Amino acid sequence: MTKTIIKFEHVAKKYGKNEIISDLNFEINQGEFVTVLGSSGSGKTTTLKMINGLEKPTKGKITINGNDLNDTNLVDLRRHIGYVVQSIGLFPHMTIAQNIAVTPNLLNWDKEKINKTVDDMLNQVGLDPKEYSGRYPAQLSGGQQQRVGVARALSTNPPIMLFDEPFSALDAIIRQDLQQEVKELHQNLSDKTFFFVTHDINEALFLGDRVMIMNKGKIEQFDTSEKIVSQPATDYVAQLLGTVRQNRALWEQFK
Ligand SMILES: Nc1ncnc2c1ncn2[C@@H]1O[C@H](COP(=O)(O)OP(=O)(O)OP(=O)(O)O)[C@@H](O)[C@H]1O
Repeated sequence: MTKTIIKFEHVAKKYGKNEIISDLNFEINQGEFVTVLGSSGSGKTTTLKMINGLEKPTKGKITINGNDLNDTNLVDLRRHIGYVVQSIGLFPHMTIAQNIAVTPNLLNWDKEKINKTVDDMLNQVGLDPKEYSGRYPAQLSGGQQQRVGVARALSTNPPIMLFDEPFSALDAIIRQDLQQEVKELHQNLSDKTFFFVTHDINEALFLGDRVMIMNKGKIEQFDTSEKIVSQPATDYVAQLLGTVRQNRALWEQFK
């Protein structure tokens, strides 16, 4: 049976007098991989931050796992929502193991459980614990640091994972590897809900069970990649898809 895990009802958000989002409505099911695509400034990050309470809506209701965010302790909430950002945010003076153990330590887990979790999480993201646990972030490549960021976000086994353009600073090949791995990770953790913001249309279409396309604070279309490509709902979506076709035409010229 499908269960709604994230629900936005008539959500509005203003920064000062500037209304970024006027009436946002959507539902996400437990276990879905949702990607969010849209132009710069369309409100993707703001939407993501309203899920973990880093931003508060000006109006409307957000329900996470059946709980109204207004009645939820935000510190508790964030412990149940993993968060991976582009800038990674690893603590430079802590080892990789210590970085992954930050939240488990805050939760006073015993040492043995923490050590096992660190090893498990590193294995999950394809880094050998023997080799990487004792290193510092500066001793890792950008792609490896981003894997550690994912491992850290997974450490408390949160039901929801938020990703805010996690791979956009990485080169194309590493990025493709990580896309594949994150897709497999989601498949292996089948009950976890992923909400993944990206600028990259190919990334969005490849990863998402459903893709949310935003423009100027509104959802233009929220559907499977197949439906979006075959039946773009608005001119904006058609225009976005047009950019991919243009790229394809460019490639053809060089053949
Ligand atoms: N803390 C803030 N204070 C004031 N305005 C903000 C704040 N955060 C975001 N904004 C504005 O809100 C709008 C939406 O920003 P948001 O970061 O949600 O968009 P986005 O779709 O994620 O953009 P990008 O793809 O460029 O990251 C932008 O016009 C931005 O300037």
